[in-house]
Amino acid sequence: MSVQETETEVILTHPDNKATTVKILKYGATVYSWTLAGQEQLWLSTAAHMDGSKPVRGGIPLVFPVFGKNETDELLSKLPQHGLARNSTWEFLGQTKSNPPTIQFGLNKNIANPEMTKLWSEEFNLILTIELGADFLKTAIEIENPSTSKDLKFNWLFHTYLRIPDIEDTMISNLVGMKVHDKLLQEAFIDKHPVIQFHQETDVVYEKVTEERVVQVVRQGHPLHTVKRDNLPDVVVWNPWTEKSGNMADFEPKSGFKEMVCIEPGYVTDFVTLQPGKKWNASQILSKDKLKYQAIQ
Ligand SMILES: O=P(O)(O)OC[C@H]1O[C@H](O)[C@H](O)[C@@H](O)[C@@H]1O
Repeated sequence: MSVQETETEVILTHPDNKATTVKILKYGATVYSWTLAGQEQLWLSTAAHMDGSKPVRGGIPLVFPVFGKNETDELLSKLPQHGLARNSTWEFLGQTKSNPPTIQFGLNKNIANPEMTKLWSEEFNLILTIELGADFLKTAIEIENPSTSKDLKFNWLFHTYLRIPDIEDTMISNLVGMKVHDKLLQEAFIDKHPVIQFHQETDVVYEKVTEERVVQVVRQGHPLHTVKRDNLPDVVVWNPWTEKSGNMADFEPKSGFKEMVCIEPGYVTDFVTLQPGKKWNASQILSKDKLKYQAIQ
């Protein structure tokens, strides 16, 4: 049975390998586990709220319609950090393909978290498609503006928590030469470092990274994860390190920052402005590719 649904979640199992699975909580349509041949690829806090009481700390939370906390936009500034997609219960729409197993979830204003839609009352239709390949996981989003008169203005981001053995000997490649906004230093510059390494809290947004750049998480010369993007020009790299993870009640174990890194493909430097009746599509593909060190174009 490649698709199992319960009241709160959906589980996909790959037909060629029962140990290749993906588990999605209907709350936030949050992928919280992806195993490849029995190996978990995502990080999930042991204190993550799995009961819909708050966004899941780990897996792939969905960020819409705003990344971060907006202070300037009249409508978006009313929403909490990262918006309403990750704290609304999505509708399971069913299976669209049996191999690779592919399913869809939907969210719109009528079923979204009412605490949120009373703050931000724009019309929207979201369809999330999750495809479990034999050696990849694809998450794709389609955003429709059903309004007949108003533009829809939004950010989108996949807030992906990747599992790693040890942050201190992990590096991120193929972002060299890109403009980066360091949210902690509050400054922007061209990153000339050949790779990103981690020695402290890291919270950076690589802007307009060409899609040819495959972001790789590399340890001791071996690529642990490869992230490919379609229509998601920005890449956030985040690790909370000791103090920040110490201050997050739902981040456990406190040493967990050593075993995770967030690589977050998104459209966050600017807003998408979607005209009435139009649709916008984007996706990420997580896979285990061979090492691919890309020169600066
Ligand atoms: O705690 P959350 O609302 O899930 O946000 C967790 C993190 O998300 C992104 O990575 C942001 O760049 C960080 O600034 C933020 O701390």
